[in-house]
Amino acid sequence: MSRGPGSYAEAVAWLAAQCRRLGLTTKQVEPVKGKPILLATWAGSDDSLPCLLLNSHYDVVPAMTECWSVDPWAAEVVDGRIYGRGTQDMKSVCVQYLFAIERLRKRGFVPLRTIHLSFVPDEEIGGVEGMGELLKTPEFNALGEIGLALDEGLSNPGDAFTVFYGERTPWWLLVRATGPTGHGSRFIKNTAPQKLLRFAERALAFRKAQEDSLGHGSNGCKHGTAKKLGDVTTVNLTMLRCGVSNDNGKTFCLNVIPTEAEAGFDVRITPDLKPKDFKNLLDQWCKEDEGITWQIAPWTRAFQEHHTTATDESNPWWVAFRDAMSSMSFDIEPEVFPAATDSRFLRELGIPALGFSPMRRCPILLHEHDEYLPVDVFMSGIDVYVGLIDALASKQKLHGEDEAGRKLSGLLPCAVSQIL
Ligand code: MET
Ligand SMILES: [Zn+2]
Ligand SMILES: [Zn+2]
Repeated sequence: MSRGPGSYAEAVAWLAAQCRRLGLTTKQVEPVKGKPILLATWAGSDDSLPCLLLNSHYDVVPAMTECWSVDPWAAEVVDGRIYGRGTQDMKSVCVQYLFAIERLRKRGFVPLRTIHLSFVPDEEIGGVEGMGELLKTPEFNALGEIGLALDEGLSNPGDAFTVFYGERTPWWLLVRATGPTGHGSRFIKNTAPQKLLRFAERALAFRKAQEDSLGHGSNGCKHGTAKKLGDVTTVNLTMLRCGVSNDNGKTFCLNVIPTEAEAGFDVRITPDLKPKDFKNLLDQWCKEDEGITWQIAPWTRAFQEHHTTATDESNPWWVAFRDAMSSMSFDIEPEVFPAATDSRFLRELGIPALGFSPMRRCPILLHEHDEYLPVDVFMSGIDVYVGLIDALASKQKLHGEDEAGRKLSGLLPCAVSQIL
């Protein structure tokens, strides 16, 4: 069984206590009632320089307890692995930031640049009332100019670390068809379910073509030649609803043609495809029949542009990150995040953001049953953050940052790749 909506206040209270124990100043903001956000700050010695933001989301997806071999909520260690919902996504990162800061403080490290931490809710349900709202608050503004934000990434099963500089933009769609009713024994033409299935066939043919291009060479690919999941667009049929019920969905009048049919799709648009072009495709698929329309699911927000963080010499923060990792002898593989993270809200504001969770030599298990993180991966991740935070927070004024620590992002590091 899944758990309920969870305990926002308890999670934030626990995190706030940990931050205060480390000597960080904390502030809670609640732009949406009942959905608190925790901000914690370690002031740098030069407050004129843009700061570092370490973001993590404190919510998790549900767990189907009956499908797990351990209690998903107990953080049990079995055979050197920490099992639990969120161990990879991204409770590990929440606490690794804190352990890394604790070590740096014990060591007497004083950051040159201010380090802020943000712990946000609701990432898993779209982030609109979490990071989306945080960015509109005066408290976020008061954090000052942000030079670089770090947010979640994915494990790399190999020896390198994956770093995400952009992501596919998620569109959650509802498609609705209407048509005539009639007796289920006849050949009624253009029924709502038929139209919906025709739409679904067109969408799934597009999906097949995208899937077939996976692993093949691509000129559009920013890094390497083989297309990865982040370089193609996925369309998945995730909801189907129609039928004339006798009793609120328990049984159906299977001899009556329903006049309405609805489908839901999870779409992830690669930065190689303009959202505008995908929108045109949807319009075209709808035009092939009468009485079929699509809309963005009203409880979600569909970004109309892709924003990516530059991964070349034009972005001194990229260079700083890359060099910090290389000085620790780590290889990094830049990629497009195949799903979505809160980074998209930050990049939209022009803030350079890198998706990075220090996990490697470990399968990608986010949202899966028996999600786990090996203890040694977790522990070495703290070392990685110690090195990274030390390097990034010690960066002297970078190319493009003027005396007043003015916005660097206007110069280049965040590129708008698609405009509707
Ligand atoms: C579309 S909101 C993002 C929720 C989740 N991180 C996902 O990618 O599915
Ligand atoms: Zn996540
Ligand atoms: Zn997730």
